[in-house]
Amino acid sequence: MKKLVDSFKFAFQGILYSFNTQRNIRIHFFIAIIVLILGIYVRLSHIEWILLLLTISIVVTSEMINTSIEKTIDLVTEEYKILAKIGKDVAAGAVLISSILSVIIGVLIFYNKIF
Ligand SMILES: Nc1ncnc2c1ncn2[C@@H]1O[C@H](COP(=O)(O)OP(=O)(O)OP(=O)(O)O)[C@@H](O)[C@H]1O
Repeated sequence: MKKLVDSFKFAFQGILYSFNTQRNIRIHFFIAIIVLILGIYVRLSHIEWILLLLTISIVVTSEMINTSIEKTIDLVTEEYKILAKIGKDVAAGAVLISSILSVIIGVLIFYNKIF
């Protein structure tokens, strides 16, 4: 039981660290809250809520994995290494793809509700 509580505690420490140190994650959380409030306001359907929550979780998760990869690479080397660059750039690319697609999904969900 203590092991389970500890693993939750460490996971929350990871969430707090990401939130406190990564500006992009704070921006994503802020946008997610706005979108969730808007979702209540326009009365999204069951399936629209599922898609919206999935989209938010993919964006936040990709940001946090990106942070984790950046920190791990910084731990391994502080020198300029092409593999370090590839590792960080690919992780950043994943964040960019999920962010762009989340905007498209947001527009698809909300456009008809608002206009
Ligand atoms: N050790 C390294 N070797 C080669 N290129 C690196 C290295 N560290 C960083 N880079 C390059 O610099 C870019 C920015 O890296 P950095 O670690 O500053 O992350 P960041 O995108 O600024 O994120 P954050 O501001 O959240 O730390 C990387 O995407 C990569 O192209």
